[in-house]
Amino acid sequence: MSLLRIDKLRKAHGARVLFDLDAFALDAGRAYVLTGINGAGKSTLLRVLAGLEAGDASGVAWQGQATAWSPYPPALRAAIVYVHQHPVMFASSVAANIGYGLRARGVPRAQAAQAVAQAMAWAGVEHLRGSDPARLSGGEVQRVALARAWVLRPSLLLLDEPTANLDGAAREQVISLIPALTAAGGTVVMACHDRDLIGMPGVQRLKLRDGKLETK
Ligand SMILES: Nc1ncnc2c1ncn2[C@@H]1O[C@H](COP(=O)(O)OP(=O)(O)OP(=O)(O)O)[C@@H](O)[C@H]1O
Repeated sequence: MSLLRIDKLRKAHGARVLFDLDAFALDAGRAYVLTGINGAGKSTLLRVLAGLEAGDASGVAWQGQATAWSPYPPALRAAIVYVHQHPVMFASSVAANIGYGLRARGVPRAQAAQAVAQAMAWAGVEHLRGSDPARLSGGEVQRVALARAWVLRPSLLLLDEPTANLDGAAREQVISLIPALTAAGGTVVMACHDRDLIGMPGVQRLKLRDGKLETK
């Protein structure tokens, strides 16, 4: 089933065209890796999809229904979550970080607490419940950020270099969370250079090169 289709998706910085895609399409419940050399525009593409940066489009369909694109539709903002390469942690607590989006959406406190506990178990960060968010390691930050995104049950999760700067067990732990993201029917797009993520079974590969998208 089609999740998102964007015709003539284009982004330019002044005279420099970063990408100009005839059609950009994602299916529901699939994992994609987005590759390309440094500066190819991977992060920008994810940010445009998430409505964090403007981009031009001639026609957009979300779950098969035509939708506006500019201003960025609230339905897409609620369903699409972008996770930054270096996620910012609020100085409160790990649990409060994970529950932040739920509270912003007005989810009742008890229900949110239950969802946060579930997300902490899913991401394997229960032992960090009492930790100072400012003192988490890179791998811990990534897992808390994934839990913070997963708890919102996004239809489309955009991960910007989720394993960059991680190695050893931290990297493996983050990689092991990815298949579980699509198992529940969500779509994931990961911008990355990580060969293990790129080679993961069942993952559709997209390569941004010279402003065009190549599929493999
Ligand atoms: N506001 C801006 N004005 C002009 N150029 C910009 C702006 N923002 C980003 N760029 C340029 O757009 C290009 C694409 O950047 P982007 O971060 O999307 O690339 P990337 O493929 O994610 O790279 P990397 O793999 O290094 O993270 C870069 O050359 C960057 O310098």
